[in-house]
Amino acid sequence: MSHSEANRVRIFDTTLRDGEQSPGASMTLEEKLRIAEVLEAMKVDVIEAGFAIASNGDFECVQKIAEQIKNSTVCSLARAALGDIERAGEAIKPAKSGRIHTFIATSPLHMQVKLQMDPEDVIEAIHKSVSHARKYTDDVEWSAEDATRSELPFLYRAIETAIKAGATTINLPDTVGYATPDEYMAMFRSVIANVANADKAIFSTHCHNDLGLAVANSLAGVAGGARQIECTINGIGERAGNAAMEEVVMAIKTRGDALPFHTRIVTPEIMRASKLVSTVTGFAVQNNKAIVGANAFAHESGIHQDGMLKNAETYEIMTPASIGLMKSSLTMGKHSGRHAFADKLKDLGYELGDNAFQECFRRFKALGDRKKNIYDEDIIALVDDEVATSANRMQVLSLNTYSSSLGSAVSDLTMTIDGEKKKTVTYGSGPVDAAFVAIKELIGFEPHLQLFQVHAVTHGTDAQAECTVRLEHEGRTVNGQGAHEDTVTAAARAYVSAVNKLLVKRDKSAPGPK
Ligand SMILES: CC(=O)SCCNC(=O)CCNC(=O)[C@H](O)C(C)(C)COP(=O)(O)OP(=O)(O)OC[C@H]1O[C@@H](n2cnc3c(N)ncnc32)[C@H](O)[C@@H]1OP(=O)(O)O
Ligand SMILES: CC(C)C(=O)C(=O)O
Ligand SMILES: [Mg+2]
Repeated sequence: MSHSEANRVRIFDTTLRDGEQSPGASMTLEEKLRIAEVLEAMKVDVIEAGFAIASNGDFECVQKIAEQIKNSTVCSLARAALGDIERAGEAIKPAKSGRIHTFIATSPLHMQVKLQMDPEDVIEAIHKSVSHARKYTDDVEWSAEDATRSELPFLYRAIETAIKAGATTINLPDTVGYATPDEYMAMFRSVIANVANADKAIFSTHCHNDLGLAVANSLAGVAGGARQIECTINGIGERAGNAAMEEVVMAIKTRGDALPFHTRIVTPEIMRASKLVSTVTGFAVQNNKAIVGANAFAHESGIHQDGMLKNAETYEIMTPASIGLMKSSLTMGKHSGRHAFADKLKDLGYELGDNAFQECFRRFKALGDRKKNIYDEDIIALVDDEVATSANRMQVLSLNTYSSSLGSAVSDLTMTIDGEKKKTVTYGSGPVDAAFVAIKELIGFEPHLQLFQVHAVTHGTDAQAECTVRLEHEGRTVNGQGAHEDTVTAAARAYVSAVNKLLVKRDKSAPGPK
């Protein structure tokens, strides 16, 4: 990657202008200021703070941001209308470095139908608007709205007019997200080759995502000679949005071999900016969104998790730290394998023998088949339950219960008692009662139930249940715990766990075979 000035790509962030044009994304002055501060900390080259003529509120936002931001250029949008330009000029006045961004459409459709202007009148409007903007600042950007559906010879004339009138940045937007990367690259190449004094301006991309090509097109535009990318945090913007800043910046940073360019963006600020914009706008970032989505650095498959544990480069092309994330996550689920499960147990502080590990892994997989999200709490409950019961004389092997709101419940229980399998079918007033009746029948004595408690290990209806049972027998009181995704099985396991403790207590007070 070459770090020459010629290969530097300026990042023009329009989250506060085009981003705010997303239906429902309106932001208050305070919110815009907070975002502008993060953009400045990221070293964004230009912050488009709003469209000053749009409203008094927009004017005030541009003005306040212009007052407060010192290390990025602050810009306001303006139509090719003198009133718009005056308002923009006034709003950016306090800025250490201020830009006016004026635009007019150049495609036949927009000129005829929307502007209802002859092409010659559009050329005159370009001249007037850019010249007028230069009275307020030397930094004037001119955009050919709908450039990608414009006729090239007319586009050349329009750009030449803008440069002659003093525009220092020429933006060629793909306003409706219509271009393909090859076409967009070719447009920049043709323009730069055919426009007089093209070297006097920086060319800029501005891509919309109607066909999901905004980032690819922006990068193609740079390959075609553009050296400014207009983009937004999280890709928010009109309709399907704009090119996502985090994606273009990380593509350039990560693929310097294929894209020999650089930006000055402080990429570890990306996550903070993404979260702030999402919070302020109320637009959730989709889980699989590149760079900033919740799953962008998360791995659930056993084969990937194994690779990650051996060397993160097997499945990650950039480090989480490079975008401001603490670390990648290995999400535990039904696709996880033994390597990741062992690593998770180590993280949680468990050291299991081989048999216990294999049994816990079997139960973990079974849980994964039934439960969408497996949290650390699920694994802790499962392993604690396994560790607590594996050495016990009595264990629940299987339990089926049938209950109805109309009558009693039936329990079909199989247990091992001192290595011997025993089975019974019993009735009770409800499924838990039926299970407890069955246990008492198989163990051959009747402890007194003092307490029965259930709580969910995590949230959701598929959460594991964790049960506590307190039993009293012959003056001895014990608590037993059990966890399972089936609440009645968790209750039975808790009951049997308490029974085992009673047996241990009885053995201790009266040693000898029982
Ligand atoms: C591709 C883009 O993102 S462009 C930016 C889009 N953003 C916005 O529009 C958000 C802010 N906009 C607004 O607040 C309002 O639209 C305003 C204040 C700019 C204008 O409001 P109004 O005067 O009520 O006009 P309205 O929005 O209904 O229509 C737009 C007018 O601007 C004209 N116009 C559109 N683009 C331009 C341009 N670049 N230069 C000059 N005139 C233009 C239209 O032809 C139309 O003119 P008409 O009234 O003579 O028919
Ligand atoms: C105002 C211009 C730059 C724009 O947002 C577009 O064409 O999409
Ligand atoms: Mg736009």
